[in-house]
Amino acid sequence: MSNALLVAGTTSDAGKSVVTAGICRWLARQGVRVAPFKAQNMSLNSFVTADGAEIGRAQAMQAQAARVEPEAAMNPVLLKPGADGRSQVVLLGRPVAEVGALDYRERKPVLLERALECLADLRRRYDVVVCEGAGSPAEINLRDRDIANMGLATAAALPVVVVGDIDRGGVFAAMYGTLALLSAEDQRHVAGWFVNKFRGDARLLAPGLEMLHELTGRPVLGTLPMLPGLWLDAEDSLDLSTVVDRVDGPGPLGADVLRVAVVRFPRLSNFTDLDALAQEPGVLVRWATRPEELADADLVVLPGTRATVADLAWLRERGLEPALKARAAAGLPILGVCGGYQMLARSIEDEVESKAGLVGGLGLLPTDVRFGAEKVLARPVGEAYGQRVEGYEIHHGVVSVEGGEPFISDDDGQGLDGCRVGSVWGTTWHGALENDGFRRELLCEVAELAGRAFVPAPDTSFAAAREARLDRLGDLIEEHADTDALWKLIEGGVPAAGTLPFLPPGAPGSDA
Ligand SMILES: NC(=O)CC[C@H](N)C(=O)O
Repeated sequence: MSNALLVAGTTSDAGKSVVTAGICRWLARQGVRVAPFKAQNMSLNSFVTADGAEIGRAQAMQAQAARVEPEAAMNPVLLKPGADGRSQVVLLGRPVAEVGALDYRERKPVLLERALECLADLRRRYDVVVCEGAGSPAEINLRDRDIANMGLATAAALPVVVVGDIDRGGVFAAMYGTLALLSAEDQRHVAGWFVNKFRGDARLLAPGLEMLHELTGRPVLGTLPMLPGLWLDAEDSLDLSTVVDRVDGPGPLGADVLRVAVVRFPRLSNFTDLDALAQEPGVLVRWATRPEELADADLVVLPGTRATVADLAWLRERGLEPALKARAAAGLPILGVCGGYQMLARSIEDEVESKAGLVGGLGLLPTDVRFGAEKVLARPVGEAYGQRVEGYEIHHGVVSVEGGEPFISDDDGQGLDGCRVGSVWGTTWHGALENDGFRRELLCEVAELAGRAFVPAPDTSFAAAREARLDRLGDLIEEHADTDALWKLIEGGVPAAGTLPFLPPGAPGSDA
C-alpha cells in the first residue's frame, strides 16, 4: 500500500488546507491512523507542539482533524516572512536562518532531503499521510527546486489530486492548464480533480466535469460546496468576516454588543488569537488602522507581530499612539498580545529582529523588552481571574516587569506572565483567549470598564466550535467526494505508467 496522497491546488487559497483536513477527519472516523504533512509552509500563523517545536497552524489544525498530536515532522519547513523581504527559516520546529528569496533557493535541495526524511518517518508510523502542496504545482519558474508540490510527489512517489476554486471562475482552464504545464513525469502523478467552493446547480456543472474528464483523462473526485461562515485557523487571508457567521449565530445576551478593534499590523502574526473573541455572541471584532477606528471600541487589541519594532513605527506613522495613550488615560481597555504586549513597554532593546538597538515603547506598562537570539517556544499553563489559562509562546523578545500587577499567575498566586496597570493588560501568551472561563471573565471586565451592558454567553466553548468545524470538513468529504476512488488512490499510489494520457505541451524545457 502506498499510504499517502498529495493535495495540490491550482492557486493559493483554492482550499488545499480544507480538503486535507477533511480527508484527515474522514479517515480518522474510519479508524485509520492518519497524519497531515506539508513539506514547506509560508505563514505567520504558527503553533507550538507539546515538545516545543514551531509548526504551521494549518498542520496543527489538520492533526486535530486527524485526532493525533501535532509534531514537528508534520511541517518540517516553516517560512516566516519579516519586515525586510527576508524570511526566518524554521526547520523541524527551530529557527535556523534568516534568508532572502535567492539564498532560500540555494538551500532547497537540503531542505527537500529533510522533508523526505520526515515524510518517510510519518509513513512508517501512520497508516496514511495526507500531504498538502503549496501554491500551484505549475509554477514553471520554480519547478527545478520545488520541495512542496511535484518535487515532493516525484521524490516520494505520491499520487496527486488538484483542488480548484470554482468561485473565482476559470476553474476548468486552471485545471487543464495546470496539467498541461507539467512534464510527462509529473503528469503521471496527477490522478484527479477536486472542484471546491461550488454554489451553483450541480445539474449545470455536470457536463463540464465530464468534459474535463474527457479532456484530461482524469476524473473529478469531488465537488465540494461552499461552506458559508467556515472559519479555519489555517487561513492567512485576514478575513474576519469568515470567522463567524453572524446571521445564523446567536445574538448578544445583554442589551449591548461589545466592540473590539484589532490593530492590523502589517506583519501581524497569530491573528488566530482573535477567533475565540469573534466566536462570542455579541462580540464584534474588526480591524483598525486609523485612530478614528479606535474611538468607539470597547476593547483595543494589539496582536502579535513578526516585526515588533517595524510595526511599532508603522503604528506611530498611522497616528495611533496618541489615540492609545488617550484611551489608557480615560481608563478604557487595551490588551496587548506578544508583539503587541512588547510595544506597550517603556523601552525595547532589539539587536536581533530589527537590529534597531534601543527604541522607546508606548510606555503604557512598567516593562522593558530585550530581544534574545534564542527563540522562546513554550506551552505554559497558569491562571487568571481564578480560571485556568493554557497558552503558547513564540518570541525572541523577553519582557521584564517592574511594577503593575501580574496578569497570569501560577497555582500559588505568583506572577507567571504579563502585566496590568489600570485598563491596560498585556501577555506574551498566544491562545489565552481560547480558554473559555478566562475569556468570559476578561470580557466581563472589559464591559464594565467600557460601561456596556454586555453579558458573555455562559456556554460558548471554543474547543467545541473548532471540533464542530472539523466535523463539517469530514462531512464535506464523506458527502461530496468519491471516497471509494480516493481510497483506491491512497492504497494504489501513483497510477501505472501509460494509464493516464499526457497533455501537451508539458513543462517548458522538459523532453516530454
Ligand atoms: N509572537 C509574537 O508576537 C512575536 C513578537 C516578536 N516578533 C518576537 O519575536 O519577540
